[in-house]
Amino acid sequence: MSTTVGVRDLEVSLSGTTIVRDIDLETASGEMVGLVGPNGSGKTTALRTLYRALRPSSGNVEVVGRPVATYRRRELAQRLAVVTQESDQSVQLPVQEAVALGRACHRGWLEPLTGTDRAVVRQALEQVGLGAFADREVATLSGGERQRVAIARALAQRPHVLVLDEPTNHLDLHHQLAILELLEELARGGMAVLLTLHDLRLAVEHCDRLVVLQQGRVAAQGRPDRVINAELLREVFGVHGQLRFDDSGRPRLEINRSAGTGAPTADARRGGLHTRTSTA
Ligand SMILES: Nc1ncnc2c1ncn2[C@@H]1O[C@H](COP(=O)(O)OP(=O)(O)OP(=O)(O)O)[C@@H](O)[C@H]1O
Repeated sequence: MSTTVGVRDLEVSLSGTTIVRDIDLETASGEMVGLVGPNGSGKTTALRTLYRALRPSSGNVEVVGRPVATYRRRELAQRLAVVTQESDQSVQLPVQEAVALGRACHRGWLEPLTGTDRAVVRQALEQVGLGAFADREVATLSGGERQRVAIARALAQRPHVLVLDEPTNHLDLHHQLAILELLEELARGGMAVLLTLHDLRLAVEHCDRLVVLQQGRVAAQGRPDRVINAELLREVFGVHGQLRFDDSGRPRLEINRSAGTGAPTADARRGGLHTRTSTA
């Protein structure tokens, strides 16, 4: 596995406030890494530096071996594809043309689509279960269907790294699982997948590694079974719960109840939870 995203000592300040600091994280080809944490912990802010939607105040962000700032836009799009919560929400195009926009980084200016481009688009549509929607206008689709169009467009870029901000938002249970299973399959195929997820249960069950953010810092990172425990659930997420394992050995998160109105303890708010890292 080779490192495809490397973030070191990342700090981002917005409107004079430091939002994230001391963030170190890596994603290698062939793994799916989940960025998790309570509301406002800085997940989206950290993620946005990877695709240059935000400029770090300090620190380094590398994508496929080069500082992200040194890429031309098109070069970066050949390596890293992004699905944000705003992607493709109201495009006035048929689905297949919207997905074909993902091929732009592989073609010359105004060059027509090649047979390969069309095959890649068809495959991306099939992968997200939208094969039958190719001719529908994106604007006529449901929120969940549009989300899948955005993912298909990112897949059409054939990137090394796929970055997704809350890809399961708007999706029903079936499609949440279908998308996460697809992302796992893409990771098994060699892609690096880095995503934010609110649903810690899904993150635990589907990600190879988790990076847990708390108050803009990394509280813990490593394999879900090494990182998630009763103390972290209580102090970072404000809930009582524990990790169990099913018959196949897959981790399952059991949440019993909220840890009270104060949620994270005063200690945790002051950054009292020590950074724990597991690379196993
Ligand atoms: N432009 C800005 N100026 C000041 N503060 C900001 C700005 N943008 C975001 N923030 C703050 O930064 C913090 C982190 O926001 P961010 O969206 O990164 O968190 P998140 O972990 O993705 O949250 P959520 O789970 O709610 O989506 C929040 O407290 C937010 O209010």
